[in-house]
Amino acid sequence: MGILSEAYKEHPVMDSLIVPVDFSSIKDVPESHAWAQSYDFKINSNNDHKELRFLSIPIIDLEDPNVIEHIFSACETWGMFQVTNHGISKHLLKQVEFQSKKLFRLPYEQKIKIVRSPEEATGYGYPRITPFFSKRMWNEGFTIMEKSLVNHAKKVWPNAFQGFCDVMEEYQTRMKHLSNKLMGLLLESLNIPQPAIRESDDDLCTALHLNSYPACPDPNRTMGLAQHTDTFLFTILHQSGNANGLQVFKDGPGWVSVDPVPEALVVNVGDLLHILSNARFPSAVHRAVVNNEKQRLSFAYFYGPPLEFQVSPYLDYPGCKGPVFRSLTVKEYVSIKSKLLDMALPSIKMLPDQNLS
Ligand SMILES: O=C(O)CCC(=O)C(=O)O
Ligand SMILES: [Fe+2]
Repeated sequence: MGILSEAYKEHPVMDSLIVPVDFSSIKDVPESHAWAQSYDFKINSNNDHKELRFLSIPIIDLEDPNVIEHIFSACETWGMFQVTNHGISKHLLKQVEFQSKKLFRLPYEQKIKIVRSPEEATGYGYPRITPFFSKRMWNEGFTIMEKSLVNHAKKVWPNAFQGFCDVMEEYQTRMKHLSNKLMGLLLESLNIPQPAIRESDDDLCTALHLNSYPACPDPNRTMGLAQHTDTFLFTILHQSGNANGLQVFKDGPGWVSVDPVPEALVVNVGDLLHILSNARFPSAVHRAVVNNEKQRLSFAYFYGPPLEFQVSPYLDYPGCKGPVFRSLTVKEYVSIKSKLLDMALPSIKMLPDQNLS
């Protein structure tokens, strides 16, 4: 069985696109981080449609008797929703926040020791999508996959790595458990008989990515995380510290803010679920903007089937007009996405002229 980090080895990234600047020493936004003024930073609260001002993604109680219908409707309309009653304790969320702050607060020289190497997917650095944009993002992150955690933690805390590792391990275990449950609900909502998406929990492609968006002297000229869709089936995101930043794009209103709701986690549809649902669920286009007051942290848990799993559009539903995408393995899709980013989905479309929106 292949492991996810192997799939990224084929796409090495230049050092300069990985190693972040020392954000703690920057007083003004440098040219390298100044996005064009024409770049669209607006969200719907700025536009004329007053009725759209309070538009927000659905909040779904996982214990609601109609949870399946709610999930279907939210995924079909937004590709994104927030969940409550998800079973992840407030205490654990606080610990993840505490440990992440500890990591990003380390002196620059320490963080540089655990920088992602060009052909690796784990470690410290700029977002993985950096090579696709001419400007750098106002973001430093840390990706954890498989066994990378302990090696990295030992480099920065040789005698005190355990606390960080224990919390991140526990979080990943809980996230996997919640993801398995959500996967069942998502498949049920699409009437897909539970396919053998996994043989064991170890085969699944999962990753935990910690994002830190330092307070920025000029947030209107910088981008925290540029627009993208997530690659795998879905992502569970925790936004910490009550700082807004996440936005989702919806045809019509445009960028809609996804404000943190206490106790709720954000779930967004990724590319593989978009393919599996035969484009009935949009892969949510989202981004993160920054603010000038305080650091914002977010924790994204990506969940996907094993690398060799064949992802095929599910066609057994009323009104189906045939497959929108060709079938492919997770490994092949990860490779295409690493090369093409937002052109990855169009490149595997069966009917190039079909309008999916
Ligand atoms: O920070 C956020 O709110 C978004 C993070 C995200 O989209 C990602 O890590 O893929
Ligand atoms: Fe994302």
